[in-house]
Amino acid sequence: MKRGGRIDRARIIAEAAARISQELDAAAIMVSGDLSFEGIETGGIPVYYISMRPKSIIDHLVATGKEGKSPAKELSDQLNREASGNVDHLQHAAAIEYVLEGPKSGTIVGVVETRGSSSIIVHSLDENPLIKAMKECEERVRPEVMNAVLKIAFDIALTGREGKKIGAAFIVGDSEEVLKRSHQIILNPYEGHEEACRNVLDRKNWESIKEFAQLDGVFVIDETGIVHAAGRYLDVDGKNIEIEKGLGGRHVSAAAISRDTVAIAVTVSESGGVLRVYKDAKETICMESLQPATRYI
Ligand SMILES: Nc1ncnc2c1ncn2[C@@H]1O[C@H](COP(=O)(O)OP(=O)(O)OP(=O)(O)O)[C@@H](O)[C@H]1O
Repeated sequence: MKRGGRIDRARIIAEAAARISQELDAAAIMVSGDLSFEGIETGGIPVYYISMRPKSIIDHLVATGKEGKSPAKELSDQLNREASGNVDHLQHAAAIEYVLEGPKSGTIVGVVETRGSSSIIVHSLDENPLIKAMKECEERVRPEVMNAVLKIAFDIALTGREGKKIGAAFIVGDSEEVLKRSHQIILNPYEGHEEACRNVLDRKNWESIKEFAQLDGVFVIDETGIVHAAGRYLDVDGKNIEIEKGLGGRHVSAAAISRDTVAIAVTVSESGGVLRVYKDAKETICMESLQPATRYI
């Protein structure tokens, strides 16, 4: 197709993505970058605009390779890095939408635009490693509880509190054992309150949870979603815990309590707003806080 003598590349890409998604009966099209679907028939398949790929990853891609590499090898390495970065970005965005009422299963057709290139990616949500890890947590904690805690954690990671970044940790499930292995560092703000005011499944309680997230210590939540405590210090042995370098007491203790009990630990780091999930002492999820998608159709 030509427009003003120039091939309208963006439209060709969008039409191709729409065609592929219809032929595969995709659950959604997810677009990262500036690509319009106006006037393009998708057969009722929704189009989500996801956040752009973080610039740091793109910059990393264009870094030149080691000296002595042949130009062909250098180009193929760069393309591989770019492709895996795009897939990673789509997987992240799709997992966030999975938590936030987006498509739960099936195929996603992703279009990721970076500087000079456009990629169409066909992604299966059932094979998404982040979603798989979330489902594994749901074997121990009720799915709706896991979902509510992740939503609250994403919100804290993304917006902080009163413009200030904050960190937090939620220890979910096996609460009796978690309480045995911890103590209050401040008065427990949930002590003596009715269960209705302590349930994470009720959105009305989310504001106070986010408020208490500013306090030192962790939240202890049972598998049905009742918050038993906030401001709790975990008395755990952080030795032999292998977690990412640079992380401190919050993450070490979260990983350790997930080793000593069958609880799931969800953390938000104060420094980078990164959400992590620990299960059986291992980090099973690590996600940058991306802006939620906006749905176009
Ligand atoms: N054992 C623990 N139990 C509960 N909370 C803890 C524990 N250790 C540290 N914290 C909490 O974590 C906060 C941050 O500690 P630290 O900076 O060492 O952790 P971090 O893992 O680097 O977290 P962040 O990336 O959010 O800074 C402390 O102020 C404290 O509230």
